[in-house]
Amino acid sequence: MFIQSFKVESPNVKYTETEIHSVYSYETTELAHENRNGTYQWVVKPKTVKYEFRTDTRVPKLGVMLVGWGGNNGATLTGGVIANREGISWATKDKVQQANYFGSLTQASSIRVGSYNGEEIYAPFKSLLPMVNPDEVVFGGWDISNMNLADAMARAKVFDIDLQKQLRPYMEHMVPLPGIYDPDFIAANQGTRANNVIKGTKKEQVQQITKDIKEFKEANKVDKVVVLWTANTERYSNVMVGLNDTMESLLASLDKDEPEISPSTLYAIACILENVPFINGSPQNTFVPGLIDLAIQRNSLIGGDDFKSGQTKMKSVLVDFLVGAGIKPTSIVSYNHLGNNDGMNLSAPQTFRSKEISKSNVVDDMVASNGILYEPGEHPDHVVVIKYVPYVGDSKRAMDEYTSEIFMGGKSTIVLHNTCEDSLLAAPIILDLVLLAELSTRIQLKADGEGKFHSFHPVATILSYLTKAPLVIANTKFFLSINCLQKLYCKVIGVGLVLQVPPGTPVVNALSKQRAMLENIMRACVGLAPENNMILEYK
Ligand SMILES: NC(=O)c1ccc[n+]([C@@H]2O[C@H](COP(=O)([O-])OP(=O)(O)OC[C@H]3O[C@@H](n4cnc5c(N)ncnc54)[C@H](O)[C@@H]3O)[C@@H](O)[C@H]2O)c1
Ligand SMILES: O=P([O-])([O-])O[C@@H]1[C@@H](O)[C@H](O)[C@@H](O)[C@H](O)[C@@H]1O
Repeated sequence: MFIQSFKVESPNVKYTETEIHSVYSYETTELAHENRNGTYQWVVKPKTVKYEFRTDTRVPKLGVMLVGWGGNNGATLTGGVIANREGISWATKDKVQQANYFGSLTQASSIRVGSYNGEEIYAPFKSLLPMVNPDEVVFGGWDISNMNLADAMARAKVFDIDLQKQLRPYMEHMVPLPGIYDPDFIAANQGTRANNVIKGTKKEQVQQITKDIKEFKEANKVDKVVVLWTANTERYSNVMVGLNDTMESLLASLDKDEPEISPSTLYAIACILENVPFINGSPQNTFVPGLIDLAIQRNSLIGGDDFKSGQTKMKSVLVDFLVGAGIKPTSIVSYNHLGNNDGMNLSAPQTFRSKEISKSNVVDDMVASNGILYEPGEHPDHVVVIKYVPYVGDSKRAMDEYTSEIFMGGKSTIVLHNTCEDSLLAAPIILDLVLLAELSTRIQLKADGEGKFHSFHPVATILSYLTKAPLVIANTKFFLSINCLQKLYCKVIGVGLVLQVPPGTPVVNALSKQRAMLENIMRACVGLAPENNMILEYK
């Protein structure tokens, strides 16, 4: 059975006019490697930590500013939200299609609430906590191309013509603000689009972005703004001591107009200084250590990297299934071709490299979880290929081959073919990222022994379900994300940078674990136990 909403009745949950307050027992385990009678043993100790959560239930009027607003994803998301808000339906060759939010975890997925008379009861994921209604989001943003959103929608060739015709009046007046353009960071083939750029030094560009955010907020009377990067994939920025390894060095480099500071990092600096959440939907290392340092110092939410939308999402499910079943993937070949502007930008080696890394690291946690199948340091062969084929446009073709070792020396090869409009996969994911980022800023928590309530850590690992390369932080003392270190490792930076990074937040890519983490944190906020699927009552 499916219900639309529910209220939790528990001595541990209190609803007031403006907040939900819950008291939650976090059940975890602590391990120790102890010398017992001369031999070392692993000792596992169940541990209970009492938490309190406070969720502000005053849902704001939200403004979303997209960097790369005029791109395929930006135009598709903007049009999709308008179509849902206006209840637009349109004729296709098969039927009359209604607008929907399929592909959005928050808007189109469900959670199990419990059982009733032997029947499983489910409710919308978004019923767990008060969230912004996407229909009411105000969009804006920047693009280095001055094309209005209606023409950008037509250029993207994603929506059916009848839908485009109905959307045009709503979108033709939407024109992106000039963006920060630096040809050194994206493919040269993007130069012809760049007719809408902010001039001046990097610091002046940051100041302009800050001014744009303030003016957008004022003009649209929004309570909050979230900024999300859906612009072209950049090459990696070099991470260098004295350039961008600390907050101080990054800001000093900004003052010196250092050329190695990327546009995406400049937008992020402006957002952090304005305490506006910034999310990176692309694979480049926008979040250099100095930027993470700045975000932590300012307690300003950052999250990323690279939307997990299709081929990689499938990979993080399939490899999780195989390894979890005791089957050993030994080679993974992921090929895809596409013909949109993203594909054209990725046809340059330096920008492709960014994407290759984010698409390749996604199996690391699953492989490392099984010491029966893999020796320490052993990995499947893993190849990522992306080709630009203009004719197919946004309709990405992904072909994967997974070869695994099975029982008694047997081999299994799984081949997948996946064709889909890349932007129709990414747009709902962008929506989830901005809605969940906004929600997480309304949650405060306090563990037993902590003096006062505080927000989640500014590096928003809660968003990891939606990203290929979840940004994590190793330790509040070391402002270097493990993710960034992985990328550094993958990229010979030619600088003798030895970083001692203590154990910290794990990088989890297995999709089921990422979704469970998000759902269970939200369940904790209303005092519900984690979904453990045990249903002991029926055993
Ligand atoms: N399924 C997906 O579509 C998917 C999945 C994962 C990641 N991504 C990433 O999302 C991003 C956008 O994808 P897309 O298909 O919309 O690409 P797109 O090329 O259609 O759109 C990118 C837009 O960004 C603009 N732009 C480039 N640099 C800019 C800057 N510095 N400031 C402002 N605007 C700038 C471009 O003019 C363009 O309009 C890409 O980086 C892509 O790798 C997409
Ligand atoms: O999310 P996913 O389908 O694994 O990966 C996709 C790539 O296959 C595609 O080539 C690229 O253009 C998209 O930006 C996206 O990154």
